[in-house]
Amino acid sequence: MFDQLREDIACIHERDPAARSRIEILTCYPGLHAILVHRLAHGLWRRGWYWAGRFVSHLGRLLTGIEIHPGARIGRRVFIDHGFGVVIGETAEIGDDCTIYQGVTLGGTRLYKGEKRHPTLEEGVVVGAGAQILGGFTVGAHARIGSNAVVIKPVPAGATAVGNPARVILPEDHTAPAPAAGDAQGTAATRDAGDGAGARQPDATPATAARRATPSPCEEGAPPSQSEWAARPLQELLQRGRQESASADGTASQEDFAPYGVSRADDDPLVKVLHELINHTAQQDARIQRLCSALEDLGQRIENGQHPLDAERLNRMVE
Ligand SMILES: CC(=O)SCCNC(=O)CCNC(=O)[C@H](O)C(C)(C)COP(=O)(O)OP(=O)(O)OC[C@H]1O[C@@H](n2cnc3c(N)ncnc32)[C@H](O)[C@@H]1OP(=O)(O)O
Ligand SMILES: N[C@@H](CO)C(=O)O
Repeated sequence: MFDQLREDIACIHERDPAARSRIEILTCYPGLHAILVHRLAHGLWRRGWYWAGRFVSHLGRLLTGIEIHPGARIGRRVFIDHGFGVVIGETAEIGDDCTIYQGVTLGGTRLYKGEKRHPTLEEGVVVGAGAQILGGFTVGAHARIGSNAVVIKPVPAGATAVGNPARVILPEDHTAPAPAAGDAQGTAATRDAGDGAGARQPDATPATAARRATPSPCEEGAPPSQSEWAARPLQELLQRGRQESASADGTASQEDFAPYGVSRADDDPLVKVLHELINHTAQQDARIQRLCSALEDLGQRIENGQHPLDAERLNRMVE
């Protein structure tokens, strides 16, 4: 228990430039107090003492202004900075080494009992002040959620999500295999504060969330790969989102209750049409480029002053 407290204090020291001493952290950090109270509340909850768990959690909220449902699963070295107004729902899971600022909600958009309604954060996720992450999907390891973002779809590992509704900015090496959603949930689930299994290596470095440099479609070898390059990441993202929605639902045929006007059942048809048009146009671009190259090989000179379509940028804009 004391080892865990020591690492809680050490991680705050590491991540908060404003922290000056251990005693200050121990006595003046509501985020630390909230985590300690949650461990007690969650222990009671897991033993089936639901009212007692709920009551302890309620006292924690009075003390800290941070509301964590006793059923939520929180990993090790999770730092809630400032914390006032943070709300963490019953089925939320937070992996090791996550950082959460004030005013964050890990919430739901549906009211079905017994299903996973709240998000899973994989390890090392940073959630900016005021961000709302709503739904039973996964935010991949080391993703960063901008302050005041409203996130309603899965975020891939290492990506940054900003805005309302949040747009996803993919990391540079977005082809690296991201942890599967199922793994993520399973892993986070075993990372209870109580057992601490699956702890991240202390020296693991967070993935950089540098944006993908947009390769020019005029680069060598671009024509055959351009449309794939433009379409694949997005399709994977959409596909993953749909799969997660379906598995989180378990009741795909049930009509979604959408208190915020947000349905997870499917993507906006207009957005789908726009993606198809953009990807189709990118494919046409690539074919025309190949035709031009073939004609040039035959000795025809083709004037081409037109910039090729930047499909990835357009696809991101409509998301
Ligand atoms: C008292 C206290 O200090 S409490 C602490 C409060 N601090 C926080 O909550 C920090 C939260 N961090 C953020 O919001 C950061 O801006 C991050 C994590 C999103 C930055 O992530 P990065 O990957 O470095 O993104 P970067 O700064 O390069 O910006 C990427 C794009 O997102 C935009 N952006 C960044 N933050 C936000 C935001 N919060 N909302 C909307 N757009 C944003 C940028 O303008 C940029 O847009 P562009 O691509 O159109 O130019
Ligand atoms: N505690 C962090 C954010 O407010 C800092 O001082 O920078």
